[in-house]
Amino acid sequence: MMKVRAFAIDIDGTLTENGSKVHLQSLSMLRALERSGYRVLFVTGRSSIEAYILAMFLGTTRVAIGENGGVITTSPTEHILLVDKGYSERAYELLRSRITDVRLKPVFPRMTEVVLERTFSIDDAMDIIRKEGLPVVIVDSMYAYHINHESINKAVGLRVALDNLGIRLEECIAIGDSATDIPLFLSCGYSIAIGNADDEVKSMAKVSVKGKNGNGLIEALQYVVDNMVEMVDDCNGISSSSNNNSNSNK
Ligand SMILES: O=C(O)COP(=O)(O)O
Ligand SMILES: [Mg+2]
Repeated sequence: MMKVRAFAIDIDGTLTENGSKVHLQSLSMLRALERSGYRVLFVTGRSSIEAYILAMFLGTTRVAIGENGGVITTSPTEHILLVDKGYSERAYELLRSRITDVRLKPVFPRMTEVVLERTFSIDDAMDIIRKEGLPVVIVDSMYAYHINHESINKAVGLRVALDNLGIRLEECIAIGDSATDIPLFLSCGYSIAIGNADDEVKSMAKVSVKGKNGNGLIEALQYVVDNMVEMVDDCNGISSSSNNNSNSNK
């Protein structure tokens, strides 16, 4: 029986209007979930320190997964780095020498990845990287391009974070808006795509909601509250009708 014990929440495009202000009403719902005994963890392409500070001020679980899963921060001085940054830096130097307008995005410092502006074709860049045999991928969060080691994604980082809490991925609900959240959708017990996600991202989640950004997060959390029993059955392959305006994708 799936027991919901944790929520993995994306930040940009889910909790924010992509790169700016957070949606206050959804913050209070997340705080209420944490107070009800659920673990609320932020899983983001931003630095793990930004996610940690958000959790600290919000009062949610102070285990923050940043850099698309490359770093897990558990205190101001404790950071678990899952990979070395070297390959991403080599890939950045290679791309800069081969493609015009490859630019660093001015973001908080990164320990395992390189973050770029969305100013070139990822396909062209990946052709160059593959020919060079570098073990990295370029992923698009709709907010920035990330050069991550190929072994890294948000689910890899979340698994390490949840292990520390004695929680399994199957006991976690993922909510997100972009391609970088797809590994979470495929690994967690349940998954909800926000309305501003593209169709491919929505198709990889169990359900998608109509609301966009913070309003979509509210709708997703309300869906969970309204359908927890059905969700649990659904996760165990028991068919169930869902009584809401979300679109079931599975
Ligand atoms: O930093 C980014 O690229 C966006 O981060 P997100 O994973 O929270 O949407
Ligand atoms: Mg996002």
